Amino acid sequence: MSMLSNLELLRRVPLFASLTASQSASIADAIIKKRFKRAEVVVEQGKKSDALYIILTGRARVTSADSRGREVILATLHPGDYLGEMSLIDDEPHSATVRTEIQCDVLMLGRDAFARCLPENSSMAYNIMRGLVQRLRHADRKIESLALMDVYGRVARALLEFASQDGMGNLKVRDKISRQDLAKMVGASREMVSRVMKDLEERGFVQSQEDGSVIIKDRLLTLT
Ligand SMILES: Nc1ncnc2c1ncn2[C@@H]1O[C@@H]2COP(=O)(O)O[C@H]2[C@H]1O
Repeated sequence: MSMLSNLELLRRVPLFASLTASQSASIADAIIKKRFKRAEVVVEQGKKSDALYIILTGRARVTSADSRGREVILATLHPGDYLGEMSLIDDEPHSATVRTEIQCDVLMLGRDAFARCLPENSSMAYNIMRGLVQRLRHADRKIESLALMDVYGRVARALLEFASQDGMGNLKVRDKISRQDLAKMVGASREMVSRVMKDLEERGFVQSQEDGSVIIKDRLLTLT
């Protein structure tokens, strides 16, 4: 990754896919590459940082906390995802904290360069709009589940969000998600989530594997 020029790196980022050669060249001059260690804060809720950050490698977590330090996990970001755009667009402090889960290589584009390339490139602006709309859809579903669902339904939805088909045709959550993280995703206590998971297991809605993955049974859908 470190051998690639800024221009080559830009070509790998979907957000910049529609830039013309001259726009790419001017942005390539403005971007800075930065490596974040594991568990480092990229942007902090309530603070300003004046840049757009694009994740090239690694994984980061978006969280929001209240004044008592209670935290909710809003999303996990992967390569190609970007962050910090909200603060650049409305000029307010960051809406959430983004912290790396593992080492991340990140591209940083400063406020001025961001402001320069947006009006010149409507498809990039459209990409950002689409990303914000998708996030609003997701947030609407989350509000709905918080208001209308019990913890069973919320845990079921969270598990389904992380699930994918394995080679055997099973729907499976491969990465081990701690009860604590699951609790922070669904807005419930760790104890409550542990109880719900145990019950779901006993009643055959899910099946934990020895490697930490969880097989999802079709009937889990009935809870969502
Ligand atoms: N619900 C969410 N899903 C994904 N990313 C988010 C979410 N909320 C905030 N972010 C990102 O986290 C960033 C925090 O700083 P900003 O508010 O500048 O921009 C925010 C977005 O890029």
